[in-house]
Amino acid sequence: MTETNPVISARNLDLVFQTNDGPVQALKDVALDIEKGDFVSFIGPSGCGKTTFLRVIAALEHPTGGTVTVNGMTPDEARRQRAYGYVFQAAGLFPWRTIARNIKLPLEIMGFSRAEQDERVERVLKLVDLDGFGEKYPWQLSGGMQQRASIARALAFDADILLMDEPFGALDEIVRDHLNEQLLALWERTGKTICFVTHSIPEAVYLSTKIVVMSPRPGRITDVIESPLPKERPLDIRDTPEFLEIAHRVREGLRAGHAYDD
Ligand SMILES: Nc1ncnc2c1ncn2[C@@H]1O[C@H](COP(=O)(O)OP(=O)(O)OP(=O)(O)O)[C@@H](O)[C@H]1O
Repeated sequence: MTETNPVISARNLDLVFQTNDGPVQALKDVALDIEKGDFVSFIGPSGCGKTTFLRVIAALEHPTGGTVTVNGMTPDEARRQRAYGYVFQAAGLFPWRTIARNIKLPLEIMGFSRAEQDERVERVLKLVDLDGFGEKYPWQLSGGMQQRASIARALAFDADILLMDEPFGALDEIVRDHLNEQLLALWERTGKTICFVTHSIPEAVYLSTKIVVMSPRPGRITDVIESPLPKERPLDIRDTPEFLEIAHRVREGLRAGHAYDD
């Protein structure tokens, strides 16, 4: 543990869903510290609680045991203060609104002035390399561009924390590689703390400063890997022995989690 105050801190976190088929332990005894500026990936098989953990941070679910703090506050307080932006797997843009007006929607609801809205839209479109596309409609953009627009929308509040739930899962590999590079560049430029859910080992290793390996039934953390890779990461870093070594450890962690089930 470091001496700084973690941006997100979970202790003894439990979450049990009561379902018609009985209780489901989505998270069990989860403990994790995420420091300012960390890029943390959550990886694990379906049902290991990755989305649930993100939703707990965002105060969209409430734990049945243990504690979580976000910027030193409860998740509910952090949510009221707009401490994070949330990016979902599907871009979720309204087809009848332009990209700019999609990004503005939450700003309108929050009561930002017109001028402030315009200024923010311009700034976040630049951040995701979509300047000039504000007046297009979602259907006029490729899947990758739509996903970047949804990232821009999540950045519009200028929150320090970005929660991303498999944002590139539905995209082909080439587009995904490109978005991974762009996301790293954005992370470096903005210094945000990013929590990123993925099923892809190379994506997790390429992006992260910290990789959290999870396993299901009950959903729990089985390994936390601090990446020794430098911040500067060209795509071909994926062929280096250092990269492959971390990927191997993640794979072993995932395998061990599976063995527990058998
Ligand atoms: N609202 C809910 N009610 C009941 N059970 C739920 C609910 N949300 C999640 N679960 C259960 O909790 C467990 C963890 O789900 P979660 O969606 O967090 O997993 P995940 O790791 O994100 O999976 P995936 O990779 O498929 O998205 C699963 O068994 C799931 O069925």
